[in-house]
Amino acid sequence: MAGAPVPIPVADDKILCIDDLRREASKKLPTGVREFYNSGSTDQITIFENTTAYAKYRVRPRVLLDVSKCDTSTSCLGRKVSFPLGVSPAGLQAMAHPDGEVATSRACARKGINMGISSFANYTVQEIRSAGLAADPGMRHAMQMYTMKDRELELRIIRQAEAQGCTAIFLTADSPVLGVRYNEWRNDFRTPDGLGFPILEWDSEAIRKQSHDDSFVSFNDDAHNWTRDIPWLRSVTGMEIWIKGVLTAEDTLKAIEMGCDGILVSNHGGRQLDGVPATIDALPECVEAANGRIRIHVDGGIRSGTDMFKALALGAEYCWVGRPAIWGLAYDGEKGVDLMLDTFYNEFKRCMQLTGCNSVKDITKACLGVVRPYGPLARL
Ligand SMILES: Cc1cc2nc3c(=O)[nH]c(=O)nc-3n(C[C@H](O)[C@H](O)[C@H](O)COP(=O)(O)O)c2cc1C
Ligand SMILES: CCCCC(=O)C(=O)O
Repeated sequence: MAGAPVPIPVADDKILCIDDLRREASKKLPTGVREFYNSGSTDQITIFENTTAYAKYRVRPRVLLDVSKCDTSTSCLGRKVSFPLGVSPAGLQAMAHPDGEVATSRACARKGINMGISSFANYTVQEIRSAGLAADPGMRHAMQMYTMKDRELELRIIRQAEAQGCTAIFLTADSPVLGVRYNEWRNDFRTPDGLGFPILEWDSEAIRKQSHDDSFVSFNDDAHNWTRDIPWLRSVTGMEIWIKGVLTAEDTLKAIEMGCDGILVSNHGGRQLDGVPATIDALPECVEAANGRIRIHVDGGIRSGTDMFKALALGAEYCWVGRPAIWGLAYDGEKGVDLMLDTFYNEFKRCMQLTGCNSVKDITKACLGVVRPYGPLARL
């Protein structure tokens, strides 16, 4: 029948939303692994706020508009993507499912979106890249890096990323030392024997020592700084340089001054410094300071297509998610990541249509409001 609505397929009767995926995936994981993935640092304030802060915003829909040709596509890292979502660089994915980052890469490629590769991946850059490229030759990967004490290793990682055709470096700037993660201490967390870290050239014993015993101090360079590290990166690579972990106007301006290509407004999923703001609350000051002079992406606590919509309305160009991909893997490997991405896609498209947006460019500040206690809806 002409004009009949196309039903959104329900791929799994247990998993209708990302919270279902979190719950079902979490049931499958042993305590230490589950808490390593799901927890934040110290008092869990930031991880809690990352998700809950979205709830204060209200969507301002326009009605009676033709949304039959709603187009969710946009661009990210220089290519067209099917919708504005990517998988953040999150390490140790093979602990959730043996196919780990390779499965995530394939699922992202099939969905027409990009992925970040963690330095703590359990597969090589080559394995992760080629799995994605086999499904979508245009797929882009960002290589996540730290400012490492071992500059030679840092350089080897950069050369691998370049050789495999990664587009960008996501320089994680929020981790001169590791956040205080009580769960790892309580559970005496250690990575399973035999699970290697080929990008860092480490085995599981080395990572246990680094993260558990000395909080990154002998690994990451706590003397890192803008004026030493950014020009050095520029001098050794032509890849784009993005700063991951920016939460303030001041650091947005610094990234612009240093000629970076973009910032990822991120608090590391609440795993580094607890008590910093939710990323959706830090985003507006970064957008305002940038005034269009630098690309801005966001991650942290995004759990629905409506959350994505809100982040875009507040000025982010693109959203990334960490834990949802891990839950997808733990739930059902590559199929679980597909399910996670389909859930976000369907929710995001539905939200665009229900607000009268036909393209990602239509998602602006005018699409949001805030409910203040005992007051009318306030325009932003
Ligand atoms: C298990 C796990 C491992 C992570 N590993 C890294 C990492 O190696 N490097 C990094 O910069 N961020 C890492 N992150 C942070 C993510 O890149 C991302 O910022 C965060 O997960 C986004 O928040 P969300 O999980 O609420 O979506 C990790 C996150 C998780 C949950
Ligand atoms: C030892 C830390 C591994 C990566 C990770 O958990 C993070 O960056 O949050």
